[in-house]
Amino acid sequence: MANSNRPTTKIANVYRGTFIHSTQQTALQILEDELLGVDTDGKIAFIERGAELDRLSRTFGFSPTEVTQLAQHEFFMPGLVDTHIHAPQYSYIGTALDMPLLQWLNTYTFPMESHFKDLKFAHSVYSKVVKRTLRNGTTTACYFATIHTDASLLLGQIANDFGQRALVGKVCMDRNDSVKHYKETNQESQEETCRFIAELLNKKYPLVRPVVTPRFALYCTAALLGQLGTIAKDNNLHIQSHIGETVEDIKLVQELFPESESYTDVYLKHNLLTDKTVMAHGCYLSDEELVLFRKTGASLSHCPNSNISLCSGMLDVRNVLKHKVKLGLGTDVAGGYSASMLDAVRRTLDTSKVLTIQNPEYDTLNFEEVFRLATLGGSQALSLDGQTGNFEVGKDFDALRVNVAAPGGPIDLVQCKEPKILLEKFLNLGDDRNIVEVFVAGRKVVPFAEPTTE
Ligand SMILES: Nc1nc2[nH]cnc2c(=O)[nH]1
Ligand SMILES: [Zn+2]
Repeated sequence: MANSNRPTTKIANVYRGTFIHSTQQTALQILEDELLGVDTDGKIAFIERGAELDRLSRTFGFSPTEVTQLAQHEFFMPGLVDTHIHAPQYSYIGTALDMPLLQWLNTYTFPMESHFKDLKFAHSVYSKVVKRTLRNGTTTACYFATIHTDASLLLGQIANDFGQRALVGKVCMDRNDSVKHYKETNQESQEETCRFIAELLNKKYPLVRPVVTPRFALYCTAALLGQLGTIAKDNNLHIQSHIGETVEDIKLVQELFPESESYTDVYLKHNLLTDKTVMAHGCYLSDEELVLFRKTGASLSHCPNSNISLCSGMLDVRNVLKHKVKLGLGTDVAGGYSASMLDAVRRTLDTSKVLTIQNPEYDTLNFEEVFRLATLGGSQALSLDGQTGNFEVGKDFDALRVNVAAPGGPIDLVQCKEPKILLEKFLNLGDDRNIVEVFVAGRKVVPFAEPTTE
């Protein structure tokens, strides 16, 4: 795909070594002794065999001495895509996992989220979550914020400042009577959503976009759902929400929307199911509902840690893939107790194995497939696969430089050197100590550039 006569392409960096990524055709493509060039716009200019160094250096006008060579136990992989994370809930991550969803929301989540009216508090928590996720290799995050517009704008600013690619949603909910100080009227929700979108777009952050965010059907009136569908359509925006997470919320949604045939039908009727929609969970979707997802191009975010931690359910990923529904992985902090997408990979494999224990005929997911879900799959689920997700010429260079044998790290290598084994070990055993550098759109964002006060 590289155009070798591209005189205007200026190369900023060239890397040589092992590159591991997924494509539409193959879950795992391993390229050894490969050369990847990043242009001054942060895009991948070429990815070719190492033996082509001389020709590439002449064509693209760089010196072979400027090439960065990876070490023996290092490889590049695409950045991880977290398709569903609640930034404010980072404040109580790792705690409060002792009750089912609706009780959990009322007891812990809403009282905590109500504090994000305080911008100082919001700044402190949002800086921490952006830094923590970046350090753990999340180059793209799809965030829920809270109902507070200014704090949600602040989250966008912080993601931009640290260089994370982000979709940011001001949460909308006009049907929540459980918490005194954490609700909005229909008019507020609509007006503040419009203000949030206008102000965020006005900032012209290159990697941060607003996402229309009805919390879920249970906490929104039909009027608000319809209005948000219109706002998303008029502005061609992403949409995110929750669907079919627990048996209990499905039952209540059925009671609230008796004219709808299913939970999916509620969103469909309000123009909230588009090819830029990502819905979290979907543990209990019927095959008919999956067909609606497929037809509209809407996607699912699989959040296995949360599904287990809140005893919500288990998504049959194989069935979702069989229906050709776009699928990514999410941490769903703080229903999920880890902000790391490596944990989402492991919990996805665990859940698939539990389904296999229940039914030995089950077609268990393998680590290669889950690697694809965490990278390319996530970018497809967020309709960002034109920009990110794998190492294709023309896409942004969103990448992790992984050193499986990082000194002081969690992995002891005994004898294996094969890249596929190195990847498997990293996915199962690795952590941020193995992620030595993180790049988003060609910019090195980890280690952090500026000293911070956090
Ligand atoms: N897991 C989870 N499910 C939800 N459904 C509505 N809000 C939430 C939330 O914050 N977390
Ligand atoms: Zn969620």
